[in-house]
Amino acid sequence: MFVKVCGLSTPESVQAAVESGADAVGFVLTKSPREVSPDRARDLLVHVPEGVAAVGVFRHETAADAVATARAAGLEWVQLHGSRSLEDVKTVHDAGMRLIRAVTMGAAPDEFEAWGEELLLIDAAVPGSGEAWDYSSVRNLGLGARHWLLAGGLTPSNVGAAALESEAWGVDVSSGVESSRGVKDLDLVRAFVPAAKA
Ligand SMILES: O=C(O)c1ccccc1NCC(=O)[C@H](O)[C@H](O)COP(=O)(O)O
Repeated sequence: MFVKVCGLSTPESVQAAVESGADAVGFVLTKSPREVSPDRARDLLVHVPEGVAAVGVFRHETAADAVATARAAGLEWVQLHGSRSLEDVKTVHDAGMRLIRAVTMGAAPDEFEAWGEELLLIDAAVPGSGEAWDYSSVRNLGLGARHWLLAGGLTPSNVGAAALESEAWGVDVSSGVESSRGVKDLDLVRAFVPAAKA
């Protein structure tokens, strides 16, 4: 089970995630209570060991702007929310970066097709909102062996059942490991990762 912990903004939260066995950490580089500057993300990167993916998260930015900002932060992965195109995938790959393409369950059927992204993320309607949804509905999409992440409203308590009912390849969390919006609870981070992997 691949586990990404998103919306990290302090060295302590990054350390808690990686020491718990997270496979990826996310830095929100777009408007959000969790937003960090590219300089801050670069500083936090020091705490991310080789083998753990460090991801810059974007919403309304163009792919070209996201790539430029991620590069300024020293990140090799870009996560793009919002309406996207095959051209966006090409823009990220031409820059030598890897892509998490985020969609919601309400997306058009063709958006669930493989567009060449490294990971597809299936999220709640509003990213980072902590809203749970009907995770079992993903099974109707027939994703098969695709590499995809389940997100939206996951917590240490529900991640096991959510992963099973959706047959998720991986999971992504932010709100469910916070004490208040934008403030990570280190104990919840440490509880989430093993709960997901179990
Ligand atoms: O976290 C945000 O505020 C955010 C803002 C804009 C685009 C994406 C954002 N976050 C993405 C994530 O943190 C995760 O991919 C996922 O949506 C987490 O959902 P949840 O666990 O429900 O907070």
